[in-house]
Amino acid sequence: MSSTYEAYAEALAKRKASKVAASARQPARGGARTNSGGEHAGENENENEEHVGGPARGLSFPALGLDPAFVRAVQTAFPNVQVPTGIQEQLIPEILAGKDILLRDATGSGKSFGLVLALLSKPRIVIHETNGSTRRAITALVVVPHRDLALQLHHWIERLVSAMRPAPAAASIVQVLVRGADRPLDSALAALRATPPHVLVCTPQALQEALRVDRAALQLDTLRAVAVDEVDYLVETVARKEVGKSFQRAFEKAVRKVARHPGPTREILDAIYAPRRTLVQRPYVPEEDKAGRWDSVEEWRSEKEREVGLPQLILSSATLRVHLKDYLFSESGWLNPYNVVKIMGDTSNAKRNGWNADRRILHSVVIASDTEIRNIDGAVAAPAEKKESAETSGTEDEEGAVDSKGYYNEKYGQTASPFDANALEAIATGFALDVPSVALLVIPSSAPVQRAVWELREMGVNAETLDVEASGRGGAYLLGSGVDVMRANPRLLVATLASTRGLDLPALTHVFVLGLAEGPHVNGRSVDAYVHIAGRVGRFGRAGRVVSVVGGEAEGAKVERILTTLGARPVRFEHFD
Ligand SMILES: Nc1ncnc2c1ncn2[C@@H]1O[C@H](COP(=O)(O)OP(=O)(O)OP(=O)(O)O)[C@@H](O)[C@H]1O
Repeated sequence: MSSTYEAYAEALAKRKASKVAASARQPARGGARTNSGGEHAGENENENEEHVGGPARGLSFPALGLDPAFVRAVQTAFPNVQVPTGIQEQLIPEILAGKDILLRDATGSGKSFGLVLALLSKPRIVIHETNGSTRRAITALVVVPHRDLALQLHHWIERLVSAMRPAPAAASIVQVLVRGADRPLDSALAALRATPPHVLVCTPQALQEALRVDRAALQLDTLRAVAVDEVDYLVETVARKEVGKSFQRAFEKAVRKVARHPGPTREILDAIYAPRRTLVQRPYVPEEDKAGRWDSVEEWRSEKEREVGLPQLILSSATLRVHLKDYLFSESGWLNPYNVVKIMGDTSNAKRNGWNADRRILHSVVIASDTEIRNIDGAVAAPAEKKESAETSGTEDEEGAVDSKGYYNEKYGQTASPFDANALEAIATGFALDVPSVALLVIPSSAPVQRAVWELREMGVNAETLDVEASGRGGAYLLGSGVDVMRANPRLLVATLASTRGLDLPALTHVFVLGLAEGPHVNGRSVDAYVHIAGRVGRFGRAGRVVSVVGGEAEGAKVERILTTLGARPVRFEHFD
């Protein structure tokens, strides 16, 4: 399949190259780029476009195609959101035009928020039954890696809905499908059937289970759009390297492993886009072209694509490695090569100027040993800044905290800790001295979160497992309104990287990282992991601090290498001078 598909994409790439050459001969028209239209406009130019983001052009949301009344609701619900960000200027019109999209831009640049606004602005799907009645169907499916991110998007949309006049029933606009004891699948599916929402937000595992139990409730056949956020986490691909035989064997083994365990997201996308694979392999039949409508085989195929009418696909992340882009673009068979656009935020600039240049994030590396807790050698002084003072860290139990103390004492009290006690002490100290309201502690993927919470609480830290919904008022505290409550009693949320990707917690000021979050090797994967971890702070001009706590010089040097790759330098965490 893949070779046919590659040939298919290659033909388009050639055509695009000749168009680019032709347009290079045209006089410049100014502006960043012009849109080539999309399926609705009927003026699809059959080209694979790529555009690289620049600064925002100062357009308004209505100028991007959003309804003015909807924009008023957005601005009422989110007073900080008045004009689109640079990436939203590019993303929103392409989503509204029905394009397939491969999107990458920095963490906190507004990708997910822009996605939500555009999907809500797509026309609602209404099915006309043979008996003359009509019913609504799900318009867009948004797949995210973890439950908390699903709840965050749900919360955003509910806020928006409540600002609409008249306000529709929230369940008709958004529902979530996630796993959890408190969210039985049966009732979620019953709700979907009773009131199909405009947008369904789900995790891949929950969606896969739902498809097994009640495929009809998901209405995949009439979907208009599928979006996969954090796609590099959800779709695993293997990095290729031009090296010797031993690497080749490891590479092939890794490829076989992915083939054996493709993961739920691949399986879901394979199922939804299966008709495209059939289409790609279908030979051109000249007799079909009696009316001489098509100038080329490509135009014929492009029309067949429109006839099949698969939902547009939007794939996004702050980090998209080349091997993943290659896979998605040339091999997966999910994207429509006649109607796809790549939107790549301008990370090269950020890198050239220092990753940190336009973001107010301070990165520190702290070495915690038996004898001392200190900054890594060579850390520079932090720029002077007015700081909010940290208030005392309370220790009383709260909603969402570990309440069954006896149970955990019994469970953990008798066994050796898997954590480095010096590192936990450094984190507890840093938290007490520097955190005004909320901090996140990211521990390695294989480490037990609940145990870390218990140990920190034994040290007097107000620690809890990151769980947006349990954090207070069904998630409202962490997702927006709880700053004052949390300021009175700062909390340390503990999680692994997998459950923090994409999260936007406005009150978060600090991220502590225990060791190297993604294993002991410094490679593209660990750099990407750091980008996502650090990206939980410093969003939209807010200040933030990332403190990596390691056990020794060697590990500290690895974190420093990651920072160097990102164009950042460690600054001193002043409490450990
Ligand atoms: N146009 C805007 N103006 C002001 N703030 C915005 C705008 N768009 C989004 N935001 C805010 O920016 C924050 C980050 O947005 P979002 O989560 O969409 O970023 P992201 O690019 O998806 O990040 P990540 O890569 O970490 O998932 C949110 O708090 C959101 O409310």
